[in-house]
Amino acid sequence: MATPVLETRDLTIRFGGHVAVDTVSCAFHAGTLTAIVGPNGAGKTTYFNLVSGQLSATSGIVLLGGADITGLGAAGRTKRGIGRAFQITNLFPNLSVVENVRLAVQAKARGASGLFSRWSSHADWIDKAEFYLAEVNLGGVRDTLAAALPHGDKRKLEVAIMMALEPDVFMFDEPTAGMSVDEVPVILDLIHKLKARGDKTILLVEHKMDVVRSLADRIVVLHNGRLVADGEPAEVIASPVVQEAYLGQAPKRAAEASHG
Ligand SMILES: Nc1ncnc2c1ncn2[C@@H]1O[C@H](COP(=O)(O)OP(=O)(O)OP(=O)(O)O)[C@@H](O)[C@H]1O
Repeated sequence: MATPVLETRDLTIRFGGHVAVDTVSCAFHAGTLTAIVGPNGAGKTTYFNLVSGQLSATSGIVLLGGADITGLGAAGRTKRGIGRAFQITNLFPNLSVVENVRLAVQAKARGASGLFSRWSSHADWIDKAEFYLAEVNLGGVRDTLAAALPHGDKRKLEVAIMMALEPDVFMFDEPTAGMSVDEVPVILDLIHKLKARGDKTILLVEHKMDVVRSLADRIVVLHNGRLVADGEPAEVIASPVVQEAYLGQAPKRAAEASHG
């Protein structure tokens, strides 16, 4: 089988006596969308932080394209192709929406070959930025200051910035949380489109099981920091370990939760 785009081996982090992510070994391949699910406090966001470099592992390794990137920080991992939509924290609030994306386009161009940088101009960067804004349906607010956007639009802007960096790995942490009902389809369509390209590796932390069902090729379940199930969505959702460990409730209530 081809080398996984991303892999963690025995990835572990302790906070004092608490093991938040516990020897998680998992491989992710191009063209797949893996949903990472589990109850509150299961370790999903901490696992994301370990993969994207926001946190350093206590033990275990992270491999990108077979290369050990465990020693790299978040910026180094971004440069290597791990993209993560942060919850608003990395927007420049006093720059316009289009300028926020333009900076990401430019950063990507600078990281590319010298030849590409030489031929790129401010106008090219703006054109590209506008393309990504259109993808998330924010073209109409291109000149608005990022700080003035409503919450849902800020989250869409984060996604446009991530796309402008053209990563190989896209990490979405509850991408539709806090969005209004009419905004949700824009993000879900976009994730569908990314997936349909077939060359990206997508990781999604998501509580809404209808979203998971509609997008995921595979579900990984974390519980108390450990990987307790991994497989095809229908199989994983139906498995007793998930009904009990993940949903932590009787099967009838579990079925109800899976619709919410
Ligand atoms: N910086 C930290 N210091 C101490 N404990 C932490 C820290 N970060 C996370 N934890 C603990 O690690 C565990 C896993 O937290 P994490 O946020 O990863 O869970 P989660 O599965 O993402 O939950 P949720 O679905 O509620 O977002 C929790 O018990 C949490 O309190």
